[in-house]
Amino acid sequence: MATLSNSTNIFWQDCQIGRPERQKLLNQKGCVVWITGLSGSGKSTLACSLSRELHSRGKLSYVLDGDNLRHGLNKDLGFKAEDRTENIRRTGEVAKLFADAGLICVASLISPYRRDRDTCRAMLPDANFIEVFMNMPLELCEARDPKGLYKLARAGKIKGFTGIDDPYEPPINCEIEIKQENGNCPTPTMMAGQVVTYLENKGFLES
Ligand SMILES: Nc1ncnc2c1ncn2[C@@H]1O[C@H](COP(=O)(O)OS(=O)(=O)O)[C@@H](OP(=O)(O)O)[C@H]1O
Ligand SMILES: Nc1ncnc2c1ncn2[C@@H]1O[C@H](COP(=O)(O)OP(=O)(O)O)[C@@H](O)[C@H]1O
Repeated sequence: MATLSNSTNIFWQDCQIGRPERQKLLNQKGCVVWITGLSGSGKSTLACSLSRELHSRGKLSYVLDGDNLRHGLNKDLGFKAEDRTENIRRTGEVAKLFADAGLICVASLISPYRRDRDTCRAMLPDANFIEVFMNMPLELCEARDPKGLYKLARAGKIKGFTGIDDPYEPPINCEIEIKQENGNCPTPTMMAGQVVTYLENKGFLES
């Protein structure tokens, strides 16, 4: 899959209304909240809970969910390493546009490779990429198995399933880690609260 530019003789077109004007209108700062973790770790649950909480505070967000993007923009991609890389690259580019629009873009994808997540981070000013690691044990994700995919993977009916026979590389320096406390997973509201507190403290919820 080609990721280098093949275009020549192209020029950047600027517009009078830019990111600062849009952010002022929305009274918030655009950013990307990138949620990574195993299947079943709670990425979509957090994304939806966070979007709901931001909405209730009058803040505009948009969720880019891996599963959903694979129904459209990324429907031509599978799960081999180069397809996952292209999946993350495209999503990173879209997330960057949403952040430039002034929105709080919440991307929830397994995004198993550290290098691919770092590529997305490098697309934005560093502070505007907030990596959230759903640090849930494989045993918990597998016990949840809401779609029955772990069961199929264990039975050898899905090949290359993340965490079973395909790698997941946990972040080294993420901004936020969501994990169990005393063997209990925080509720969706608590998980969203942890992210909202971060966004508030860093000034993203004002222009
Ligand atoms: N082989 C394999 N490995 C992992 N996941 C698989 C696979 N096949 C299908 N699925 C389903 O696809 C969802 C993950 O899509 P993503 O776009 O987030 O994956 S990735 O970031 O490109 O790795 C994932 O959704 P979540 O459970 O929400 O993570 C699965 O439902
Ligand atoms: N904080 C939580 N507490 C209890 N159950 C959760 C929590 N987060 C997610 N779940 C449940 O775990 C399952 C997987 O969550 P989901 O958000 O779909 O994960 P992912 O998007 O990472 O695959 C779902 O059935 C969901 O209801």
